Amino acid sequence: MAGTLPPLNTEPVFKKIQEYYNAHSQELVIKDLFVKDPKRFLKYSLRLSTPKDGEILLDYSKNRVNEDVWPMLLELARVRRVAEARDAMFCGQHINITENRAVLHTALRNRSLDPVLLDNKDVMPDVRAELAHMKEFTNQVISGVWRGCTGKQITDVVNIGIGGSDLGPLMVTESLKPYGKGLHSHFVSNIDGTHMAEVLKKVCYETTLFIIASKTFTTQETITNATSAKTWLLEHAKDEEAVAKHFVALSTNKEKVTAFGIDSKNMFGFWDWVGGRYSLWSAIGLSICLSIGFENFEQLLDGAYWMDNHFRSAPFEKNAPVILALLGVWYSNFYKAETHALLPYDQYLHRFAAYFQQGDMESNGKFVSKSGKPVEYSTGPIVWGEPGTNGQHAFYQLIHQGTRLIPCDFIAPAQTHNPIANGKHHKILLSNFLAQTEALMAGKTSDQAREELTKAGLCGNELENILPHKIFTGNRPTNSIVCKKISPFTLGALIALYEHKIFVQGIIWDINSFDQWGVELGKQLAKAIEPELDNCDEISSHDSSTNGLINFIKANWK
Ligand SMILES: O=P(O)(O)OC[C@H]1O[C@H](O)[C@@H](O)[C@@H](O)[C@@H]1O
Repeated sequence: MAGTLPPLNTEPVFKKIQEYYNAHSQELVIKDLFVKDPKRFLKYSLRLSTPKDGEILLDYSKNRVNEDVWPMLLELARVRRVAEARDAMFCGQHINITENRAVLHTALRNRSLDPVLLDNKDVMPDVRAELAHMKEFTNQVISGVWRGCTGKQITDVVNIGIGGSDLGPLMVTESLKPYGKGLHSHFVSNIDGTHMAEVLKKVCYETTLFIIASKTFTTQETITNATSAKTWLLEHAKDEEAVAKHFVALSTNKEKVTAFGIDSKNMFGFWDWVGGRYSLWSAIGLSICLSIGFENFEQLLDGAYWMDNHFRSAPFEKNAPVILALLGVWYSNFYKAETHALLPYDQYLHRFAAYFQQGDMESNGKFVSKSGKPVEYSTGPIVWGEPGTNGQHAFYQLIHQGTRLIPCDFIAPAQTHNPIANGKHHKILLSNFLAQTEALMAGKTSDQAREELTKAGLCGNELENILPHKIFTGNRPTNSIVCKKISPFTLGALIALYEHKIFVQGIIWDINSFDQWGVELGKQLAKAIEPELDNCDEISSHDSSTNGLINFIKANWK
């Protein structure tokens, strides 16, 4: 395993980058860099030649980097031993040190015949057996061989899970809707009874399959939702045997699944070396399979596998995950950018940012290094975003003219699945996609704004008063990622691209990207509060705010 790293801010190359930033950051004006170098796009873009569904273009030329700083950032990746860390992950070392676990979601999409050794044992036979089970089940349900308790075909699938057992399947199912095989997919995650109640209004017990997705099978929200779904089914079916026809479980915890009343024959397993937020490639992807069919799920795995190989083999200067990671480090640690926006120009990708909120923020939202010492630099950014063009009419104002620097990734497919109105919609969508990164970079100078206002007939005080409001400072950095169309293969590659970006950043920041202790404290306190909500007694055991809130709720809930 890679040895201990010194604190990032003590690395000589980090200090060199800091010095460069202090002396030259004002000179890094993106539009001027384009004027100076006609080959800039060629130098700072990457065409990924995938074997399926077209190339993927990563254009990172609209960033505040030049030929001085970019080699130093690449050097930073080298001195932080990213390559060694990457190989340690792919080779099954226990890199999740706080849980003493390997991190092998890449084995789930290993499409080669090569073994993947974990503690000297090849995990691939188990991976393939589980995939075969998923395939068999998927085909049975889609073809109608698998039937509900009254003999009717399954028409609706309800995935009950939360966090990593919800966001991935939901995002992929939404992203790949055009590949749907006819079953209706629903997702219940929130403990708020409204989520379950609204889904149950739409489905019929005879034709609904519930998938209980939980790595641990102990998550309070999921077990409570699953229990309510089971009660609902039994109220209608009035037969315990119905559970076997309408409930399957996806988990690493056979004991708890059986205790819940689901036969282990109806369980799809995975392993502790699959992190929740990296689990859509495992049995957790069963709701994806049921939505798009097993062959398309395999294409998703193929796409991710292609990106895994790219990440493992491409030199850093041509390595898409490394490039995205370094740009993120540049803006987080030097420009002190707090957030990063993911802006897909594809309605089907409307949950992409939400998915990577967990992927990134749960992975890299850490304040201590691997050795347990507080870090003296910022780590993972706040990740957010909405699909274009909706975002343009909501929050882009701040990206264009606000006081904060917000690096953005723009993602778009050249082809749409829905070329309605003779392709008019997609042409407008793409025009906006292209215009936004151009506008963010170029901005609008005072002279340009003045000229426009004069042409519009303004002059004197009227013009001078409005002028400052019409100026765009520009120089706002963006990456553009363009693929041919959002297919299962391309989506698999895109997801793996971001997974590995997050990995590289975690290595540079020297944090453990694979635990999530930060979600525990709130759970513990909620468990303590729950019994206090059992009666109407006045509560005084907390701080006065929490007491006040509890007592107000109690006074108002009836
Ligand atoms: O699949 P499970 O075990 O129900 O966990 C669901 C979620 O729980 C917690 O919030 C975290 O541990 C997440 O990483 C996880 O995805």
